[in-house]
Amino acid sequence: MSEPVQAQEPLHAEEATDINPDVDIAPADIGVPVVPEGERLLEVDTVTLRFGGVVALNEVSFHINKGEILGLIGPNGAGKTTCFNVMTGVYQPTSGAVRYLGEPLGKRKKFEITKLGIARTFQNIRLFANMTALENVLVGVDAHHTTGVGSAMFRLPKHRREEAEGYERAMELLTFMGLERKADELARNLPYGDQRRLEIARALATSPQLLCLDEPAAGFNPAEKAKLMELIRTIRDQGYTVLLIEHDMKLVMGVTDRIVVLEFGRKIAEGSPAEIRDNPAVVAAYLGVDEDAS
Ligand SMILES: Nc1ncnc2c1ncn2[C@@H]1O[C@H](COP(=O)(O)OP(=O)(O)OP(=O)(O)O)[C@@H](O)[C@H]1O
Repeated sequence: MSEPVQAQEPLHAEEATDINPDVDIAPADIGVPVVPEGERLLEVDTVTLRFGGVVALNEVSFHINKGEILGLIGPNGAGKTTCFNVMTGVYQPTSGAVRYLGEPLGKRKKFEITKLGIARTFQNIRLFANMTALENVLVGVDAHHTTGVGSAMFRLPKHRREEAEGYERAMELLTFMGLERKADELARNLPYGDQRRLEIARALATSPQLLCLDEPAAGFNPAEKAKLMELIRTIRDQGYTVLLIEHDMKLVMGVTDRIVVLEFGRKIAEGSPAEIRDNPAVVAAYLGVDEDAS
């Protein structure tokens, strides 16, 4: 397997590919309880995380309801990515807890959290550059395969069935993203915007209940940002819950149901996009600084 390679942002972003929103990409049953719409899916409870003298997260609490699009915003260094990292098992909180499906994540490893249904993309794209688009998505599908090396070696029926279903789901995801004709292209040869969509497809392939997107619009032009908003809404409508870190205020305000604002590791506000827009602490900390920052 090739090593993940970080893609460079383009100097001139290309026009966005059209998605096929009617392709059914609803999450498959991965054997974890499905939270009813509107109920609490994940809770960050008084989480503090210190890196030596740096308090990256300082008693941060918020929750995510099933079926919503929650924005996590704040100036550079506010603690947004660290928050993602705590929720996906990269770091353990110094104190406090993250509860998912009512249970603390505890010391679970990244792959265990993926199996529970939390998936993420990265600020800098991390695809397997020397694998095809299809193979990249199949890596996500494989996260839930139950058959082992033995049944793969002997090509037992259950393994062949899992393989066929995995291929079908991967192709559906590529078609949904408008990438079906690029299935056999190496990830590194895809245009930047396609790589970003491919990374989301790979995350969706794990059938997450919670999809965490870390600055998915980085390097996008306005047309691509508009299409990304449509994509995020469609993903939610297909049965996913979305947590979005994004610097582009127009995108965040236009696509989220609720927003949590961090500054210097603390939560300074939480509310609807309209409430956040008018919150003086937020305006002072973030919006007032550079509303067009992206
Ligand atoms: N592994 C680490 N070791 C030490 N300090 C870290 C580490 N990761 C993050 N930090 C520090 O924690 C704080 C929060 O960083 P984080 O990357 O979470 O912020 P952010 O809101 O995601 O910023 P940006 O918008 O620039 O991505 C910063 O002061 C950062 O320097």
